[in-house]
Amino acid sequence: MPQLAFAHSFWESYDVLEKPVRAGVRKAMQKFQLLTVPELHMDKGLHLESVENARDPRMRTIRINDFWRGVVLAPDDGSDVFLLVNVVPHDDAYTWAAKRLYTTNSATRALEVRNVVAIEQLTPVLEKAAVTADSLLFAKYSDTVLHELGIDEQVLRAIRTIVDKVQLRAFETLLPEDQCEVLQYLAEGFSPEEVYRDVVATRRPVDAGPDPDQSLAVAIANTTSRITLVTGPEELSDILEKPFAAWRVFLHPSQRRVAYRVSYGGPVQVTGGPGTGKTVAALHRVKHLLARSPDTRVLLTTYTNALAASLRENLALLLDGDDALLARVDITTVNAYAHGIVTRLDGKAPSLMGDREERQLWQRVVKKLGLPWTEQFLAQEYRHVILAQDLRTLDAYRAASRLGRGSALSATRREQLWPAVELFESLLRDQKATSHLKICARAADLLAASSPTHDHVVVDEAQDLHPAQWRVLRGAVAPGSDDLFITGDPHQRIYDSRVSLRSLGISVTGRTHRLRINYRSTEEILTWSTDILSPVTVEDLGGEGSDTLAGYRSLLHGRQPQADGYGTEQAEVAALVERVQGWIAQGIRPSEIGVCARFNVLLDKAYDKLAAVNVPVVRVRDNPAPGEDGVRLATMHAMKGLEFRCIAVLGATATAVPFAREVTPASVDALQHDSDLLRERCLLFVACTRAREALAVSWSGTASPFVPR
Ligand SMILES: Nc1ncnc2c1ncn2[C@@H]1O[C@H](COP(=O)(O)OP(=O)(O)OP(=O)(O)O)[C@@H](O)[C@H]1O
Repeated sequence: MPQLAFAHSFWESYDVLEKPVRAGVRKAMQKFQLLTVPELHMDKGLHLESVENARDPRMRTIRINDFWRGVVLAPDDGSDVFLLVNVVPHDDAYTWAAKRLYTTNSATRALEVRNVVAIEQLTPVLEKAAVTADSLLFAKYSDTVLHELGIDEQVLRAIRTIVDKVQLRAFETLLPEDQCEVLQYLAEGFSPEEVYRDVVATRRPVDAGPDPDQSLAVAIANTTSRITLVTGPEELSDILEKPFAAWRVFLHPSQRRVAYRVSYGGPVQVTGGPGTGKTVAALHRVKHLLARSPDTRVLLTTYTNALAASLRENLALLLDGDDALLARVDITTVNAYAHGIVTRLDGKAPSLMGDREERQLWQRVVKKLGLPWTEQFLAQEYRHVILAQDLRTLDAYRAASRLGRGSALSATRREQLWPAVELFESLLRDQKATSHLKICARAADLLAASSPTHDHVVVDEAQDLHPAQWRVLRGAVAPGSDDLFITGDPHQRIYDSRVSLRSLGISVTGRTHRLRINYRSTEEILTWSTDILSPVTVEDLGGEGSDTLAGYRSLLHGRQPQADGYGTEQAEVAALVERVQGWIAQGIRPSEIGVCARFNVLLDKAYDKLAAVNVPVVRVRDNPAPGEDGVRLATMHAMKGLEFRCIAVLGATATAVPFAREVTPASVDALQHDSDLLRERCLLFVACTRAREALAVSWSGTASPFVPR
């Protein structure tokens, strides 16, 4: 019997097919498992036929129904693996298939596909233009170096003409995948040695001989990051019937390497720009940790309840709904975990004070003590110095470093300030209430005096955790191998918590990894959004230097983001309604559209206007079920961790982003001022990077200074 394999490109087309067409695909696939190779060729219904003028002689089409054709690569070397590469409307199938050529990469040994016809047509034109170019992108690399990285003759000739990264980007969809990735890394300034190590060596089979094995079956087996091989009928129906989530199967080698490393000697840190699959890596790590021993318990944390719910759903998908495995994972926010610890070990649930009440308490403190500081300054001192360093006495406060604060406080000033802290805490006690961070401090004390609750802790969205929350996580697991697996992106820090992980007993030295390929957004959305951050540097996750987005890129392409200003807010909202209707008319489901703004007031207006023209709308804060119809509306903060096919960012207006009230005046604290502005900038970055295919940013009046020109 032949075997069947599916290329990544197949899932992209299969996932958007109508149900009856999918049923047709399933029926056709079953034949591959029931019939012998000669029977397949003779089957009338399947109609396995060669493609006229195909550049790859192995190219075949099969009939799905009157309108749809499957494109298949059939072995011609005596091997028996058929590769399903695409499902395309009948008329396009032959042209699509005729232009594609599959080859084995000489370095990685994986199967790659190129648009051979387009490369042939473009190369002579580009060669003419290259003669007069001032410089060429790959001029400094010799043919030998490029060959060693797997670049073949046709690609070499083509890319010798490329002048810059923009031109390379335009070429990307035509190039064979592994070769394209090698070129992207080189274009970003990585050395050939680094590229060999990170791209080639991670894919190349350990037992690779001097020359590539030309068998299609071998190349397919070597392409685990882009091809799934199906071994039996059950597996086939399983993967065709479930909604296909590529991330469950196709991990990029850099993702697989971090998630499935057998063991780490201590805490691990995985960073990467938005959409690089950090959450995916965290979920796979949980799977790996569960598989290592039958009774390990894992704590998986994230930042919000909504994200915890989505982790739960995706982990169930990854673990095939295995309840015994799922029962060994606690998925929650750090705050909820700390609340649970305090409730259990103190014997009663703490009662929580909201942010607004907390601000009011600080106002009372300032009024009562007549101190020379604003309530904002005191609240920040309390959060960023006292709770961050867990200072419990005036002596400790006197001796503490205030590194990172923009105003000096002498010993006398600190003595003057400490009564404010004592008064604030006594007011909290009077009200029998406490704050999230105080609960965390209490939970960390309780954990230190009892024993860890879990064998492993996996932390997603780590960039916004406060030191008090890190202390809880440190206490949840005993220090040692595989204790903490931490994923986060400091470019998405929107709550201004800076930490030194090392000072909290979490040292990741020698165990840091970075993911660079964005799987969510198009390169156009990414380039535009990354420009929001180009004027600034961002402190890294562990507080030991700065982070960078170098080499961060996407393999997807699409339309340029739109950025439009309007005379009034009314006109802006009217344009939003038209845009959303336009997206829906293009076949995008309302639930695949996200609309966000800095404030709820503007979202309320958008809600009313969309509802008035019968566009279904729901608020993300109401926790709609994944399948619930309706355009999702959320504040920029609530967009963290989410993604949508289309995103409209409303109100990117100078008065809203940055929002002056949330920015400490430079006269009060210059460093805090800068860090507040950075936080507001990151907020716009987070909002824009939620978009997969389309991004529209708008404002009324003057644009936010953070919107790239
Ligand atoms: N190997 C993969 N193959 C296919 N899709 C992937 C892969 N890895 C991640 N994705 C998809 O890319 C998108 C982003 O992944 P994920 O949410 O894990 O990224 P992230 O780095 O956590 O993003 P953010 O920091 O913006 O929240 C998701 O839709 C995910 O399913």
